[in-house]
Amino acid sequence: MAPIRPAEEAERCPQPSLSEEQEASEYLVARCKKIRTSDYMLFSSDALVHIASDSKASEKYTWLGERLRLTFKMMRSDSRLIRTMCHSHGLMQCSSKNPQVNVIWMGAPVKSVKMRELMPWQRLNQFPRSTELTKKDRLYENIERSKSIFGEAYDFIPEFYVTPRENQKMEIAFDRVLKEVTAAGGELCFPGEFIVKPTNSRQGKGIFFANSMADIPAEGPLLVSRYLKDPYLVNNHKFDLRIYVAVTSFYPLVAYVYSEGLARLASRPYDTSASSADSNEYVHLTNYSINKNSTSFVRNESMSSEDLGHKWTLGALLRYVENEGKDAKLLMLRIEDLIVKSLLSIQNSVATASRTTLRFACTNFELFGFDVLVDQALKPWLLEVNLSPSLACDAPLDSLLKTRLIADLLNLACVPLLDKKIIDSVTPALRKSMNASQDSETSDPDELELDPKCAKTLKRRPVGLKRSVLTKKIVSGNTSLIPNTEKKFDQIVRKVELEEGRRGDFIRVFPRNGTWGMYSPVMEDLGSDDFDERLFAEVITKKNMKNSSEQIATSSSSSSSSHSTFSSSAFSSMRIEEVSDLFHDVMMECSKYPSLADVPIEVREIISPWYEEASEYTKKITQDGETYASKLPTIRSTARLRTKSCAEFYEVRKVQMAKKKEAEAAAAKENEPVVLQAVAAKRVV
Ligand SMILES: Nc1ncnc2c1ncn2[C@@H]1O[C@H](COP(=O)(O)OP(=O)(O)OP(=O)(O)O)[C@@H](O)[C@H]1O
Repeated sequence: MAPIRPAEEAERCPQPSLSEEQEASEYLVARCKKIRTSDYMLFSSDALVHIASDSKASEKYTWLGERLRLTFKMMRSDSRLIRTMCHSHGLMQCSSKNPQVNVIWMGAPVKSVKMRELMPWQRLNQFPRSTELTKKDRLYENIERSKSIFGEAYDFIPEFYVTPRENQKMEIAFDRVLKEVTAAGGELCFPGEFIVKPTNSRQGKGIFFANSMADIPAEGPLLVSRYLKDPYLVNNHKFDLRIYVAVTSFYPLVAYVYSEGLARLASRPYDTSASSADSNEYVHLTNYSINKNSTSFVRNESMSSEDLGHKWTLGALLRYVENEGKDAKLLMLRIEDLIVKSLLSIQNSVATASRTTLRFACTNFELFGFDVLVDQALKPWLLEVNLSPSLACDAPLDSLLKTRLIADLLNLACVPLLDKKIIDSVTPALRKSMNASQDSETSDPDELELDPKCAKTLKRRPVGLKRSVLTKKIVSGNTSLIPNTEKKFDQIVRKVELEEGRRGDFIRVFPRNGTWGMYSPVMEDLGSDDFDERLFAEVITKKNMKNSSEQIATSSSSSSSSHSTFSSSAFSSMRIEEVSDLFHDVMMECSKYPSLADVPIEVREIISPWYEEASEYTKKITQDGETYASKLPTIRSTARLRTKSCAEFYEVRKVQMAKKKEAEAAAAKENEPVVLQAVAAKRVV
């Protein structure tokens, strides 16, 4: 069944009439009834259409958040999109110090002590230790580690070294490359055989090229990686892909890829022979933040053309690839594969940290921005993974895509609908329980009980949310407040099932039909819990069994078999481990298997449903005849709900920002324009 988009869900309720008050109140009653059947907030990009005008229409999105007094806070982030989305759904922004908040949006790594304080109804956009993925050197080292354990299945990052600790190895690599190139009668690549990046920089800052140790400065750490000099070109321009990935659980792993993404093109044609040094950055780096400064950069101001200028949609790029006679959907399966493997490479670290850090299941979710470079054989290479990828809406297509992305992401996060009164009354008891369980590590957390006073308060049910999961649990009395590992697992299973109807344009890539068989041989053993295997059994196998028994019941003549099992005749002569080996070979060897037709039948049978689903990536993101808002709305002041302390903070901040801008403008006048230099001139920025 196709997932219900929140907008559709909202549309099922009667529309409020602007003229007749009675009709409006009937609408609210109907909406109220509808919402009570759900325990979680529904976010919709449509809400943003109405928030700018003082119209009644926006009430249908804001009234519930306002009535329950839901709140959000933003820390080390000032994303206008997140603020607009939350305000459009009636959430009030509170100060960064407020602990009683529903949604926390962090733009930088969160300390584990903060995560320990998370309450079951709170949602935080980060997992502990996910920086293992988002710090460049850690990402590369983690994948390299998996490669050393599981072999070529993890061959999707360029050869790399981290300075200064791998200087010796790097010197040998420089010599080796020089010998290889001269033996082949060629010349070292322009602008360099290696690309060098500070491990914690962003937006292309500090990048330069190197051909020998003499080009590497002593200070570090720097990530020196092999420059992929044969990129797939679009109209003779290099590009990279920004793929959005949501993770709602690391152990068991539950990962989604957004079907809409971006392709960022270099603003000058690709050329490795020689070129004027001052254009290098616009030829070899595809960062939007760099190329937007190029005189050749063309901004896409149109909503109807997805392939105009130097920032395209992912779908437009894939359609271009298809028009060139290549298998774009197989490319996307390979990208999904490298995403799953990157997440698996840090699963152990995150799971270990989560065990001691996260008291409740389902409180965390995370959005990653995967940057992928595609080479001429159509092999995707992972360049880096971004923590809190840019949500700036600089172009009409940007704002359309990112607004939907954030609405769908927050729906996956499942923000509980819980009145502030309930939260306020439960919190002290829950905190007491959490502290108690922390003090006595050996005691069984299941023994902890809620203060009877609290249960009594809850029984009054201030807004009648009697189906709220949390309320139900606490009111029922003798239940645990801090779930043990098994209970957490059950909650995750239920949430994954719930996510299926709330995923919008996200495609679940793990777990899905066939993933356990294909990936378990390249996954680390995380202990006797076997959560990944058990989740697969709960969410995939059981569903398949149900579907096949329904199929048998409805059509006795049906002979089709499930893709998740290996009962097909094609597998009769092959063991599952052999099919898995073949699968990873197919994922890595792009020249050997350029299209689905070249993929051996054993693997094809498994990936065919994934391949069909990959059609979602190639679709246009707008529909002909429909109109869309081309930029983020300015929220009307009455809807910009902020707590007093938060409003004061913003006043101070406004003054600080104005001062900072003035200082920057003065500094910019003094500085020379910065350009990327080739190897000879070395440093950038
Ligand atoms: N190994 C490589 N081979 C070829 N090109 C590369 C390689 N590594 C990086 N690039 C190019 O350099 C650009 C910047 O690299 P990268 O994304 O790793 O840096 P960044 O500064 O972290 O960028 P951002 O955070 O804005 O995504 C890439 O978009 C890509 O075009």
